Amino acid sequence: MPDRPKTPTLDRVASPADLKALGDDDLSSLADELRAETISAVSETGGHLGAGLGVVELTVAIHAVFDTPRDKLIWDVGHQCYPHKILTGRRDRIRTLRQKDGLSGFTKRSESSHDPFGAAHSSTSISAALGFAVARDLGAPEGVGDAIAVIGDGAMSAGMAYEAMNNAGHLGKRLFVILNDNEMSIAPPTGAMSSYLSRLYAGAPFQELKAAAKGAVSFLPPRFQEGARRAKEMIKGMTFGGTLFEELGLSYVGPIDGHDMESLLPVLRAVKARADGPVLIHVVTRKGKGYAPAEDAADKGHGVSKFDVVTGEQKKAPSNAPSYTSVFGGTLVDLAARDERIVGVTAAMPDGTGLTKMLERFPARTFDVGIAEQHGVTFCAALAAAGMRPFCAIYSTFLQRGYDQVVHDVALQGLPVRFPIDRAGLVGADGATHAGAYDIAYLANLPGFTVMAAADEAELMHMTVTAAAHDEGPISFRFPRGEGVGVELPERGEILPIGKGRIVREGSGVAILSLGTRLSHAEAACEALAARGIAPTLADARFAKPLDRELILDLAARHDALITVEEGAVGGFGSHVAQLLAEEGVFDGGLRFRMMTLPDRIIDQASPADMYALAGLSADDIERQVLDVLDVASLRGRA
Ligand SMILES: Cc1ncc(C[n+]2csc(CCOP(=O)(O)OP(=O)(O)O)c2C)c(N)n1
Ligand SMILES: CC(=O)[C@@H](O)[C@H](O)COP(=O)(O)O
Ligand SMILES: [Mg+2]
Repeated sequence: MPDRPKTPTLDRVASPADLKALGDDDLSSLADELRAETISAVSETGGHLGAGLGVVELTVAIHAVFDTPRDKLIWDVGHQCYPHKILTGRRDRIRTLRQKDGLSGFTKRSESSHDPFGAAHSSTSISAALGFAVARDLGAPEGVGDAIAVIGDGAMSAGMAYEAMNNAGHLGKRLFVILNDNEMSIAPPTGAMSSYLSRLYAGAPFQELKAAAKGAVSFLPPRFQEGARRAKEMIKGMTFGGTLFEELGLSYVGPIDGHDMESLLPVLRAVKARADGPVLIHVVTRKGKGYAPAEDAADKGHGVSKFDVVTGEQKKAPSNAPSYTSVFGGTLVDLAARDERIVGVTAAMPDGTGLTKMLERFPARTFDVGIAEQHGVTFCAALAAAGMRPFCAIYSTFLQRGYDQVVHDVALQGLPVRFPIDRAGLVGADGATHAGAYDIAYLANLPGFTVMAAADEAELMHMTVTAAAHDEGPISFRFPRGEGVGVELPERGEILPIGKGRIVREGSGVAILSLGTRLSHAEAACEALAARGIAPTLADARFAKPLDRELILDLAARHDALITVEEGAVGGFGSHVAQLLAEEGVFDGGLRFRMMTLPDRIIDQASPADMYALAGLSADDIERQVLDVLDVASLRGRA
């Protein structure tokens, strides 16, 4: 077992209540130990390191001043919550983070009463905190104390945060919003709001003057008040505009050094003692703080694999094939080099979506809009309306945030926005909140949408090229997280005929119609079945919409049984095939039909292979399904 850090103070903390007995000096020591424990744990599990390291002091200070679980502490996104988990009774399981049957990498209601509201998608914290504050004032039966949202500068770019502040400023309820400003999102943040926060940050003395001018001195701890009063004298006669937050009706306190316990503790104590409305406390931190390999990394250690604590070297499994993301990114750059109408759009995830190459090569045609999926989709819709060829690159799970825009701005207007949908299917350690489970269902029901799913990385190249050429309406293509299957890649992708699938292997008796990357698992099932003398026909549908009617009806006519397989929720591809078969009266002729989809339940984090096994979509499950539908009772037990 690797050396564990010495943590005498932390060892005395079983729950936040134990912090109340510690003096301020002990709290500083506790923060140091908590940082060491976090680094040690994440070195064994991998995960979101940098964000948690940046809020270690803040976590200690909040738990020392407030009183969870009665006070409701809501971490935006939740990727910075590992120190919070360690302090709230989960230290004994912290080395199970993000693993099967282990702790979630995000806050989760079912895990602890200290996680009053689950998260993982960003920018929900202020809305949730306001909900708790209003419930408290309405006499909520659960007994609610204060509500505290901790939101990052990256998350502060999303519309939802402003919707919440708009409402909070209007209602005037006592509420604490802690803006954790580390001048980082996953990538360096973009946008005017980020520049605005930087100006507040750069103008720290100015803020002190302004706080004085606006009478906010009372929020400052006594040792700051004197300076602020002096400042007030100095600025008599000068006019200052309020911060944006003040204009929205929140008192503004800050900026404060978020690693200085001597600043954090008195400020939090003061606001807790005196606030009678919504207060925004602007805290300045460093992502990755206190661990040089994270601080020095371009992404500040946002997401790491297991690593060596001493060297910081991450342990990455050797790769056997290029990732889907890189194949998409490379193909897009090739296309953009030949077509000036191609534009790339990402919502704060240039690396994750493969747009970094495009950003480097064609910066004028690549846009990181920040965490703003709704805006990103509508922005692309207008680009398309003006004759450009936008690729709106958003993970399956985050595109959910922009769904009304997909329907209202894209689909109803029939605009040719291209949606490369990465992280389709089950993603592993990030768990249920990040599962790309729903996109087939939520896109294939939209009139005029073309919906594709790549079976391998060569198919992904073809689909990227097909999407670029498709000006007739919106088009999407999905592909999973991680490596491709290792097929040979063509020099260039080909334009696929819209709505046409392909037969992968001819057989008889039963046909498997696969959509997406379950194809290789279906092939493995066919190999196993061959040993039993069963030879299914295997087809790759390529399109969930429009369906290849000819192919499907032909498979149905030539086989006793048809099985669809997809890495998506109930109500997706299989349902569309069922509808076609029902409409064509195929079931009347006695076709045996089965749909293999994700089950209608939440699947928690594990390795993708384990998650698919739990979902009943492994190669073994496909083999079993074939035996079952053929009613090969004697063979079924052996599958
Ligand atoms: C709606 C949504 N879009 C994108 C993401 C992916 N994401 C997770 S954390 C993050 C950056 C958040 O930056 P910030 O709030 O400043 O937190 P920091 O990591 O800097 O502490 C992004 C883009 C997400 N979780 N939710
Ligand atoms: C917290 C969050 O939403 C992201 O950091 C996400 O975990 C990234 O996922 P990938 O690692 O699949 O890009
Ligand atoms: Mg940040």
